[in-house]
Amino acid sequence: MLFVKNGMIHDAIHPEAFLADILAENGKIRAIGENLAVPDGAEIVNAEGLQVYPGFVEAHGHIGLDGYGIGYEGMDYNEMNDILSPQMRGIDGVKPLDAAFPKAAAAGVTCVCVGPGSANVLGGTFTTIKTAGKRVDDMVVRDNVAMKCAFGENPKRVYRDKKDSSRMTTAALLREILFKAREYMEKKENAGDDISKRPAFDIKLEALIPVLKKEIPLKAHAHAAEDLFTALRIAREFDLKITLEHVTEGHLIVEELAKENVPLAVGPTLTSASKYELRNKSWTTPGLLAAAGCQVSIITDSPVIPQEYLPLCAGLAVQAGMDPFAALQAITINPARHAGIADRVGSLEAGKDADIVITDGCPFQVSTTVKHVFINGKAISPDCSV
Ligand SMILES: O=C1C[C@@H](C(=O)O)NC(=O)N1
Repeated sequence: MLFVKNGMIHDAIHPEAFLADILAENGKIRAIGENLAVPDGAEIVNAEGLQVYPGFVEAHGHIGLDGYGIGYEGMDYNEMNDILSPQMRGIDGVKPLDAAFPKAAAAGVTCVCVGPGSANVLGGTFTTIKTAGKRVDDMVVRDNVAMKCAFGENPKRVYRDKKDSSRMTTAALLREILFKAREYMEKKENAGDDISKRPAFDIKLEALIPVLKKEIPLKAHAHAAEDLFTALRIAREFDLKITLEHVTEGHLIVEELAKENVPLAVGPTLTSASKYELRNKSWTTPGLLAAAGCQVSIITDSPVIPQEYLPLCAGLAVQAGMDPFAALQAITINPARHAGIADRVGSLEAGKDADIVITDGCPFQVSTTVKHVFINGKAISPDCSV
């Protein structure tokens, strides 16, 4: 049992912080309130004068699929030979012992949604994992939470001499496989128990059934305004759920995105504009979209920005005008909602996982020190060498 005593609670649900205790048992938050009774044998953490947050959550990254300080041998986030690879699963690329995980956890980033990169038009599924553990299966919060697809420069660049030399091609390839998957799904359903009528098993089309059934969203990589609109157009054509990832030109099309009511993961902004589609990168983007009523998450796209700088990115968005509470939500409850795991993480509420970060100040400021991090109620040492 864990008892966090008398901390200033920022639960990511209520804009105002409040003084309270937190009781956690078996990895879950049991109660949050004033003057809770301390159960016998509980590990007591005195949080007086300290700030208490839910563990920070990344909505979109590749930590663990890209080996820290390794080159090709550690690169496991992009299949580069097959532009339509929906059958890939991010979980199979994760290296839990990678050195990036303890750094992330020590900084308070306790849960990440990770998966394939953007080389392919369809890249495979994302998984959600905690940032501590030895075996990925034990770190999973929920697997196969979204299907990665990519628009814009990346697939066009990677496959330029092979399969994809224009934005039209990207869209056409995606439409073609979605049509095939829909036909495959309908045939399979119509066949019922009659095996002779079932279509021959196709692992790619099979992987797209949860997308067509709206069980998981298309996780659509798009930076430029026109690519964001193409993603939305195709999602509408096939009646799919969609989340928009990167949204670099979001501040140029705020009113349009606000009408769409789709989750937005904005970033990585703490990098230079290394390619044409990033030229309008701005720290104002998350704040403007949040102020217009969009559900905004801020992302590092780790390792593009090291995972531990997620709170710093929120701070830079605040410096550019984002409301501080919206920025806190953008690295806690909103990414949890974005990834479909808000029943488990993203806020301090009874019944949720005991992922708790205790600091001596606002986590957006570089002078702030993370004092304690708990994942599933277990202490993570703030020492990166663990
Ligand atoms: O800003 C970004 C996003 C990402 C991409 O390629 O889209 N990769 C990068 O290196 N920088």
